[in-house]
Amino acid sequence: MYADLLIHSAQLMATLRGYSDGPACGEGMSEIGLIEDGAVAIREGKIVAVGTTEEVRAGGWAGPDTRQISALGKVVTPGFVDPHTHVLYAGSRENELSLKLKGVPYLEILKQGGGILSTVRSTKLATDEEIKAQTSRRLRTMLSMGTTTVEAKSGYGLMVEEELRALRLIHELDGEQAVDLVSTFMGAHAVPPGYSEEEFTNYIVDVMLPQVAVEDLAEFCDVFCEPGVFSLESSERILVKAKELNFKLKMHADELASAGGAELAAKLGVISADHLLQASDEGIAALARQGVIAVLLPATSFNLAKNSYARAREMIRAGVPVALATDSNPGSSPTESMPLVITLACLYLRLTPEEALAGCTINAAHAIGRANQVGSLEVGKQGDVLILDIPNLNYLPYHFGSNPVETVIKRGKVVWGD
Ligand SMILES: N=CN[C@@H](CCC(=O)O)C(=O)O
Ligand SMILES: [Zn+2]
Repeated sequence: MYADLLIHSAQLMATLRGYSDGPACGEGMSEIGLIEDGAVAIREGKIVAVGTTEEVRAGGWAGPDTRQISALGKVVTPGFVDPHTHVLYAGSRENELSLKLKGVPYLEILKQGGGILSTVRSTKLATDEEIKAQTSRRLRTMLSMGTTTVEAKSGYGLMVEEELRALRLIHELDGEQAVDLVSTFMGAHAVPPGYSEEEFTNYIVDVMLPQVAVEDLAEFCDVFCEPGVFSLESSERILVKAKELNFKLKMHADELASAGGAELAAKLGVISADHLLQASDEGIAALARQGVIAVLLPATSFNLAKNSYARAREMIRAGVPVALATDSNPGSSPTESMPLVITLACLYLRLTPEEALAGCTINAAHAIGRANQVGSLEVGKQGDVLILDIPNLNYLPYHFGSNPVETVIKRGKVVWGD
């Protein structure tokens, strides 16, 4: 039995092995299974051998039809997993830049009917084909920068038919392009005009969640828990109902104000709590106790230009598993780039390159319930592999603003690069 693909002679291969049953935390985030002169063999889309080039060659995986790629002088990693995006939408919001530069706060723009509500309008006006074409372009950009699995939230529909449409489009796109998508229902993204927070929470609980569940369109349910958007009480009602309906849970928590979001996330046993810029000490301790993954979004902090970042070092010290994501969306983080997120995570969250890599591979996979399939280079996992044209790991955050990704392999097939 020969492999279909053999990548060999990597200067350095980061396998992220050993964390498929639970995310890396504490010092584990620095122990990322490095192999010098590494090789990985893939057959029928799955990894069949990982080790040094000598070990993998000795396994007899290279046959006459095996495609062989040399990664000499380069770094090989698992495909990046982006565990928090709002990638499905139509339109853009560069018109809000001048408001932002004048210092108008993000939630004030939303209150004036802009922000998320502006994207709700442009998405509603677009046809399915337009939304899919714009989203596919973004997914292609993500792929070109090494992202092979993406979590995608609804939340620019708000009304039930529009939310169901968004989730159906996510499912269609999942089958139509190379990046794997994991869907999250986020009807609780903003309160639309004409509703009070309580009325809209009732609508989500009584109308939207049951329909999304019946159509089996989303694996996760997420809520923008933030004073002025969805309170702790509304968020809890929505997430408790979602749990009853067998959704796995996520939360946007403590992004703009410290308001007990992390504590609620721990109480509800969510898989991940995201943003967390303003998480309290007690909130961080509670996340650690419950094993909740902190999905940190440094590109959002950067783009909101408030010079305020999540306290990642405290989180890691407390034992909270940390993952990283782009938060790709048209307002607070209009980017598709995981390499940029890695640079920002190192410079402003003070992660080491090893920790950042754990954050956007295996821990990100845990944050979306896919650690049994992706996030590490281990036998039996999906053959999602990157060849980075960099000589060592420090180079990854160091050379920012350019794309380090030379080749992207998805399920054993080259989908980007040579
Ligand atoms: N914070 C709420 N939602 C998104 C922003 C979405 C938007 O601005 O369109 C976020 O995670 O940053
Ligand atoms: Zn978000």
